[in-house]
Amino acid sequence: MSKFIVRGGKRLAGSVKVSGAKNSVLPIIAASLLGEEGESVIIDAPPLDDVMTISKVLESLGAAVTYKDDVITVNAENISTCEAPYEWVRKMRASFLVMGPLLARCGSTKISLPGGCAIGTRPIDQHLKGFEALGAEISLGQGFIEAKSNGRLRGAKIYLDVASVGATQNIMMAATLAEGVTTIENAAKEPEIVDLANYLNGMGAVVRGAGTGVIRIEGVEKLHGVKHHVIPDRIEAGTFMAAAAITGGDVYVEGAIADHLGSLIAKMEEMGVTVQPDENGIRVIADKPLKAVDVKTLPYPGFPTDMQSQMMALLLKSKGTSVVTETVFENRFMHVEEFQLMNAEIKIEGRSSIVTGDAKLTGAKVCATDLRAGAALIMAGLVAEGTTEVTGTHHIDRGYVNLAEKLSGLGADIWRISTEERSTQETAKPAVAETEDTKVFKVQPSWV
Ligand SMILES: CC(=O)N[C@H]1[C@@H](OP(=O)(O)OP(=O)(O)OC[C@H]2O[C@@H](n3ccc(=O)[nH]c3=O)[C@H](O)[C@@H]2O)O[C@H](CO)[C@@H](O)[C@@H]1O
Ligand SMILES: C=C(OP(=O)(O)O)C(=O)O
Repeated sequence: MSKFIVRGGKRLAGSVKVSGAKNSVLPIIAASLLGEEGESVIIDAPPLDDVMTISKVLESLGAAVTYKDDVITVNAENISTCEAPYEWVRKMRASFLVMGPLLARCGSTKISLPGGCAIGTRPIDQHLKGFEALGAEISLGQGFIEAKSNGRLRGAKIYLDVASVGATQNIMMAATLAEGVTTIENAAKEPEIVDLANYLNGMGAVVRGAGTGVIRIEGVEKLHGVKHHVIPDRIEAGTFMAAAAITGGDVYVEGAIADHLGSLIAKMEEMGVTVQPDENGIRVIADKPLKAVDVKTLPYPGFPTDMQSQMMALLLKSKGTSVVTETVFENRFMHVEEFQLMNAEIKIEGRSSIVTGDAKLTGAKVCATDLRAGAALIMAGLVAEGTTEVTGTHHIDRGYVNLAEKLSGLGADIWRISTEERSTQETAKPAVAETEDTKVFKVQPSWV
């Protein structure tokens, strides 16, 4: 058990570097299973717990995976089984992304159901509908899904009822080895879809139209390993941009790609923040009082649901009342209760939250209910009076590399402690005296 301790009141300034995108690297590692020849080298792979989990899934299937200095190598020439074990799949929803590659490569696969999570039920009907259209027979039972195809998958036209990121990726991967052409209509358009398509094309696939609503995949006989650079994490970048703004700071977010952050930049500018993108990153200057704005989450290029809680933190410190509407997930307001513990005034009305600005936030003991909620609570802690303690750090470790270190590099008063471990590896200078039962916790995940 560990927690972040944040003491409010410090203005963020300086430069911070964004890591590789979690939501790109996970499908890319899964797609490596399609490589029947050679090794894939995946550069800028962030050392996150989720990356470890998907790597373990691949290892359990017989692939050889190594990780060193943000580079992952995967050799999937010899897969020993096409059944993904429960113990790793249950840990993370994105593990389900191995289903498409395994079905394409082996002709059959069995994988445990990924289940729902704190932010919503997260069904997989669109993934399964796509596999069925490609000729697979699907059966469900005892917490497992089996998919079998009679010979090679066959290209098909698939219309997605929702522009699901995961379903688009899973179907795209399965279709790379299918016979004939597959088109995915109402496909998701996220930058991570484009990154996956680029990776697949590097492996020898023929994927066109990624980033638009219609993706066309021409099936090929075989794929091979390739070297690939993962795109920078737009949500991590957005989190630092919002953190800079909430503290009235001046921060350069190195590696942030403005094209991937259009909706956030537009909203921050509407709030009165100066956002200056250049070819290497984005500078954020917040030297005026923030104005309230309304925000509605939507599939890309709309405002990302993965930035909703961080945006809510920012709106708490703006002048006026804002309405935040969540349309992507049905239960992604769990952080509201935690903000309320910090003296925030927020009312939930259906899928919207009414946020009263100019909040006099006070430090409290709060819990990260999901990954982004954790980041948002830390942001609130940066401007709260007194000390905030954020537990539920395992959620934050899924998606942020060295968050406390990066924020303290910008001047934040934040550190991490463990009440159980006795690690002495310091990552941030403790701003309070260590006691017998609080020791500075190592930030690097244990598997690196
Ligand atoms: C690892 C990864 O990349 N995770 C991201 C991915 O998750 P993920 O790929 O799981 O999200 P989806 O785009 O699939 O989900 C969007 C919506 O579609 C619904 N849905 C999805 C699939 C399906 O078969 N049926 C269905 O109804 C979901 O319940 C949700 O309401 O996109 C989300 C939406 O941008 C982000 O919040 C996650 O960070
Ligand atoms: C919801 C998220 O991720 P996942 O889909 O992996 O749960 C996220 O990154 O905010």
